[in-house]
Amino acid sequence: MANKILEVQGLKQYFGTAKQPIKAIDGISFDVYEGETLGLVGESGCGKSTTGRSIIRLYDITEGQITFKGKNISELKSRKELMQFNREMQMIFQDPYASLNPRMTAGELIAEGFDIHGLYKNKKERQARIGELLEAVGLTREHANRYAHEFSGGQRQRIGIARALSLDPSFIIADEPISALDVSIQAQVVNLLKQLQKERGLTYLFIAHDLSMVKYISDRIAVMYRGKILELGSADEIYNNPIHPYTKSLLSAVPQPDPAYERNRTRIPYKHVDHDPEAKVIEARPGHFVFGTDIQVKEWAKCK
Ligand SMILES: Nc1ncnc2c1ncn2[C@@H]1O[C@H](COP(=O)(O)OP(=O)(O)OP(=O)(O)O)[C@@H](O)[C@H]1O
Repeated sequence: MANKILEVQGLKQYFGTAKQPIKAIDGISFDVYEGETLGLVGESGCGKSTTGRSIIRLYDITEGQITFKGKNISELKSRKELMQFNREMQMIFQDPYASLNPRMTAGELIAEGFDIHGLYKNKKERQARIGELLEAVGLTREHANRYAHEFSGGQRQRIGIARALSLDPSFIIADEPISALDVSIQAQVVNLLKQLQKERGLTYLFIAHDLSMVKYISDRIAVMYRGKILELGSADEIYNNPIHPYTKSLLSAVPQPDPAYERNRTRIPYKHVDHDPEAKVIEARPGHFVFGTDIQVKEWAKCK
């Protein structure tokens, strides 16, 4: 098995006040291995984005430990360490309309990161790097001088990806990178991400609100609900042998190309129940973890 590149242990992220905390993340633990894609799935408000943002240090975490390449990220303090971390870990955002300044050209947007880091002081080298990145994401060198508002949603997301790649990171957090795009474009962007991963040995944390597209990109999937991870396993296990009722409910919402299956598909509603105080993370099958009590997990595993 590959090395762990990221370890999240007992992460809590609370907002609000001490009296009325909003428990956006309420004690989650998971690892991400070098070169894999971990899908993080759950409905709106479950804490997915906050997880990504805490990992990339947009927030000081409330509790727990996040270790990236062997270093506790909360302990990175010096400018040099923070700059190095920033080079290694990048983010792709959901809305390519909101996240790119429409008054900047594609070239300026892509170069922003490496300009801050003072790379490519030579103008020719800088231009060459911009061109290389545009081509890497399926655009052309000629696109460098066009403004962000002149691009379609799919093309803008490609610029967002080129920006994320500009400092040669090893880890990318993709926060619902396809949710704002037309369905016809979504697969193209997923395929591009897969291809870039292969070429560059990237590791992804891929955040999504449903299980339909994550299947095509994730090696493993973590299912999140109300600030907790309820199930985590290989994509195959999650799709074919889901255990937690919430995962089963999410899966029942995924449309399938098979018309016979579709005719009979019924949405399984998830009825919220407070977690049993005895609930813990249980390895129900090798590498397949479920949050529940021993009795619950046994019961859930029995019913398909
Ligand atoms: N900066 C903040 N201040 C206060 N509350 C916040 C903040 N960020 C997130 N929250 C709250 O934390 C919870 C989790 O939010 P988060 O954005 O992580 O969920 P999400 O699963 O990514 O949802 P979405 O798919 O809608 O982005 C929500 O209740 C949200 O309102």
